[in-house]
Amino acid sequence: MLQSFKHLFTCNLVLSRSFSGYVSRMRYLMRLKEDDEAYREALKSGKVLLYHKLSPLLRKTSSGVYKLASLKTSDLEQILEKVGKDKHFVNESFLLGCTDKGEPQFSLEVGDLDRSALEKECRGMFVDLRKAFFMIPGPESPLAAKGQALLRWHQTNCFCSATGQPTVRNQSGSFRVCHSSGITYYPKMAPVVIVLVSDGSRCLLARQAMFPAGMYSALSGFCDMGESVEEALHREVAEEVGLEVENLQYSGSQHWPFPQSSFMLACHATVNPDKTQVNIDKAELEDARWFTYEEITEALQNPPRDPRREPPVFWVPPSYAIANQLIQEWANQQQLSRKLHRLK
Ligand SMILES: NC(=O)c1ccc[n+]([C@@H]2O[C@H](COP(=O)([O-])OP(=O)(O)OC[C@H]3O[C@@H](n4cnc5c(N)ncnc54)[C@H](O)[C@@H]3O)[C@@H](O)[C@H]2O)c1
Ligand SMILES: [Mg+2]
Repeated sequence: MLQSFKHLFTCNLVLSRSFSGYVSRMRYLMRLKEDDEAYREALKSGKVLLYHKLSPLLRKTSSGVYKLASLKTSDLEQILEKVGKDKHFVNESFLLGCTDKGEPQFSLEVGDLDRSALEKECRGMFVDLRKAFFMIPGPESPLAAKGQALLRWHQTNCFCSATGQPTVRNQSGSFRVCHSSGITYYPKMAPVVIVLVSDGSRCLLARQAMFPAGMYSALSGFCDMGESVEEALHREVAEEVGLEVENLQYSGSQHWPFPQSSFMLACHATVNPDKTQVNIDKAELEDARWFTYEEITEALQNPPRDPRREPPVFWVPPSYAIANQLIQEWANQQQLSRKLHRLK
């Protein structure tokens, strides 16, 4: 039986060579999740992202730009030995994905090791992920987020919620099992709706007291059990600002690593321009305000470099956040309708 499965698998791999690069990469990752031997081989030739207490390791390039540091496994083994850790610790890494060239990528938490010794050996620094989003190139952000989210999920799912017994990871880290109850746990994301509400000429943004000073974002909220996206959107807007929305339009989705991995579902919506009076739920929000097109374009065109040092009066989330995408789309739509209006 095992033999025939192996045969099928080999046939699949041969077939996959004729697939597009994308399909081949996905099939390769699928295999690494399930085949421990293939995983160990891949780890030998792959690259590992390091996290110290969930902060990713960044390196400054010669051009002064910060990037995620990904270390060759062989280099990492040497570094581990230099800071007094067994090189086999690298086998604790989790599979993240692979590059366009098919190079496998992994993440490893090194929070038990000396931070400054590691930073010196790796020629980099561990940076809080929220801050790192302002420093690294946009395309690297999803990988940095996924690496942190996966590590956090494993750290917080070490025990079975039915038996209290320890759970055991599979080699790639794609799930954990409790051998006592037989329950398999897979990494989870909590669905969250996020909506940019417009009254036709202005958009509604809000801030929570915990946001950095001056930052306003689109309204958001966790979906309740049993709710559809539409129901969650209507409820969240009603709860947080006391408005009834209509014309929901899906925009996109995003994995967001905070607080414990959210799956953001982003939409646009409108309100009747005669019913725009907000009634803020002060337990949830510190403020909610209507912003004009001019205020929004100013905020989009001048994002703060380091908002924690010099917070501007009003700014919007960084380009990686899906809230920024919604705000950008709204501004583009406004610009277009203003042009059309002038042509009339
Ligand atoms: N990527 C983005 O652009 C973006 C923008 C805005 C918000 N977000 C994320 O969306 C998430 C939710 O937004 P919100 O804070 O407005 O939600 P919310 O309005 O539902 O309020 C949060 C409260 O909901 C409760 N809650 C219910 N289910 C929860 C769950 N599964 N996990 C945690 N708390 C739960 C808690 O009491 C919590 O304090 C935030 O964690 C935030 O990081 C992302
Ligand atoms: Mg909310």
